[in-house]
Amino acid sequence: MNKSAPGREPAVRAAGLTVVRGGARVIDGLDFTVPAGSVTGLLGPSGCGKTTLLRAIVGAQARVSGTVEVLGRPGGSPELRHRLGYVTQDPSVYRDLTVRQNLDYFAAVLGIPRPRRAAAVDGALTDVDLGAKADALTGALSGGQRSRVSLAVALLGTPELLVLDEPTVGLDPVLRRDLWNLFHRLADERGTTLLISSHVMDEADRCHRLLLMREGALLAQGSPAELREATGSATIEGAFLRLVDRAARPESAGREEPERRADREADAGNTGPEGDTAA
Ligand SMILES: Nc1ncnc2c1ncn2[C@@H]1O[C@H](COP(=O)(O)OP(=O)(O)OP(=O)(O)O)[C@@H](O)[C@H]1O
Repeated sequence: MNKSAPGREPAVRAAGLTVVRGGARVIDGLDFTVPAGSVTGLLGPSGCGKTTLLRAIVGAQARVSGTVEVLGRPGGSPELRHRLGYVTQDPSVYRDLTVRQNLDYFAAVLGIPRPRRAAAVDGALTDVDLGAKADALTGALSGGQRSRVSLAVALLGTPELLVLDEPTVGLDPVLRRDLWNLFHRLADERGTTLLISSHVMDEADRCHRLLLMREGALLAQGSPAELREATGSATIEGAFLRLVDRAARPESAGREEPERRADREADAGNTGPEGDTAA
């Protein structure tokens, strides 16, 4: 199990978080937490606002209102720079440097003292299983390998919170599995909190906790088991669809947490996580 022990403050706590982009509210009053030491998935279809939300959390997004607290500090505080790692969708590494040169460069930028740099670089290369490519030109790597170089850069600073924007997109199933294993090792062995976005619902069961998002709003938050149980669905995709249907029903327009509501119409006989039997 992971180290999301009771008593640790949430790694992220947001209240009324709202972002306006291009004149539209693309994130609309979100309240949520990301437990410390958890692997939390941010799931939702393309364009629902996942990247914008991650940018708001790491302090890279303009026109944010409401509150977002990250590792106990206001989001965007300069002192968070060394405590969190953010990996964008497009790999942000230099193609004309080798993998090791990239990591050496970013280790220097991060202020890792020279005597510790080589060990930090080797450690990050091992973490992402790119040791064999250390001396390859980054521009000559596949897209998935380049993404792992970006991830290695983020790991150099041993961040307490790692924010990853669709890190497994386009990867083959073996690499995807290996990366998810790495994410869990980081949570289990180092107590790192990981917030990982994906539009692939079948990655949901790899997470301790999920934030399900659609059109700038949160449909639900909870563990995969809680969300499946609360909606009487066998899969997270099924749970997502049921939550979308419920949100569209006028009687469910209140503020009640969706995962705490029994699905009274669709799921006769189902018992929810709180023991409330559906009618
Ligand atoms: N630079 C921008 N200016 C104005 N609107 C933007 C800008 N970038 C994104 N948006 C809008 O904000 C909304 C959320 O986009 P965002 O990139 O956060 O979604 P996403 O869920 O991360 O999508 P994807 O999974 O495709 O990456 C979309 O409606 C998008 O059109």
